[in-house]
Amino acid sequence: MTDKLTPLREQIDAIDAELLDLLNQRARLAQQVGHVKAETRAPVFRPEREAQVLRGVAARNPGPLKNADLQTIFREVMSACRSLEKRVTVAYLGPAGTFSEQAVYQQFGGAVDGLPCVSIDEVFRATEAGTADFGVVPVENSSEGAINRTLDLMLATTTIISGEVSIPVHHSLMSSTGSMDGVTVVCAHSQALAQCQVWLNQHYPNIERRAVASNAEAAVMASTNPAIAAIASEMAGEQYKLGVVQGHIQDDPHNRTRFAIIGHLQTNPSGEDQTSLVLAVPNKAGAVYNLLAPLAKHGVSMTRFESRPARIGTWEYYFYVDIEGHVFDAAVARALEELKDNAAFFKVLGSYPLSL
Ligand SMILES: O=C(O)C(=O)C[C@]1(C(=O)O)C=C[C@@H](O)C=C1
Repeated sequence: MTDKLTPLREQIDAIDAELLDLLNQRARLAQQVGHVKAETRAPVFRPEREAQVLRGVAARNPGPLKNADLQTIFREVMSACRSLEKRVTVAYLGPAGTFSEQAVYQQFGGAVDGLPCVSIDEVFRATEAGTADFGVVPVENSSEGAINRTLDLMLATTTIISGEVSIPVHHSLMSSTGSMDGVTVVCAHSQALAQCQVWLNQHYPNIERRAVASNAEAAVMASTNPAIAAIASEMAGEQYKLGVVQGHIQDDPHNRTRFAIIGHLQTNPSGEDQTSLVLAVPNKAGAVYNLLAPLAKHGVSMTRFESRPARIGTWEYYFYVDIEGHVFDAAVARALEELKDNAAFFKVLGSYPLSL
């Protein structure tokens, strides 16, 4: 046994030594990139470049390592290299243990300073004020739809979208003891309660459900009160030392949430990009049809269309539209130029790489 292992481990040691050397060579190059950027005041975090590196890794991967695992490794390598240039601060909806925090690490890797905020409003404020370099805010959930507060604040603030990240959302029912004995209330964010309602109706139809500010907040409450169970991620459960009553209780097993990376950075084209817009039209017949006609004319695909009341008392709406491509692409630029002429209101929220 030992004799068979020893030569294999010696080879692994030799490769690790090479990897160590290569990683530090890479880090020194990133430091040089950092000096060039400092001279030209160019931004350190470049989402389009990171997306290209990660896509390139998947495209060239001969296996047996899985693409997703290699991308996790390379994301961390870039995160560590980036932090030698400058460590970025990212605001998110806290406390620690929320899916928003998970989204921060999914996008930026571990070498980042997270800034937990008490509300989505606070994430926008910290990012707008420059307290954080970027913010991570939930945009939509695959089962519950748009996060309205985020949409409203994207319209109202000067931040733009620099990137997006989509993460699977798995909810667990947890309590301080890991059982439901003595539990009278289940706490969670209203979205999480909605995402687990069929399961809750089936298994605990008579236990009170209480909406709180975040799932992590619910986990904190459950950790100090045995009458409270929380619905949250297992990561939050570990953080607050909860026992799992039942994992994966979300009604949709493929439940995901899409987060936007907000900031002041206009991201360059990566080759596979998306552009988010907010539009409004006068309230008359055919107006929305006419508004969007330039997209079809220039062959630009629309991937999302969401409406929000304008909240000015009349039946007027803002339309949140995602299209394929980058504002620097010629066809997109031409389509938007024409579309702008038909719109009563027009704002580009940002062009950014499609999430992996
Ligand atoms: O290419 C750059 O601009 C770098 O700063 C290097 C690097 C990397 O490690 O590959 C690091 C940070 C950027 O976000 C993108 C890429």
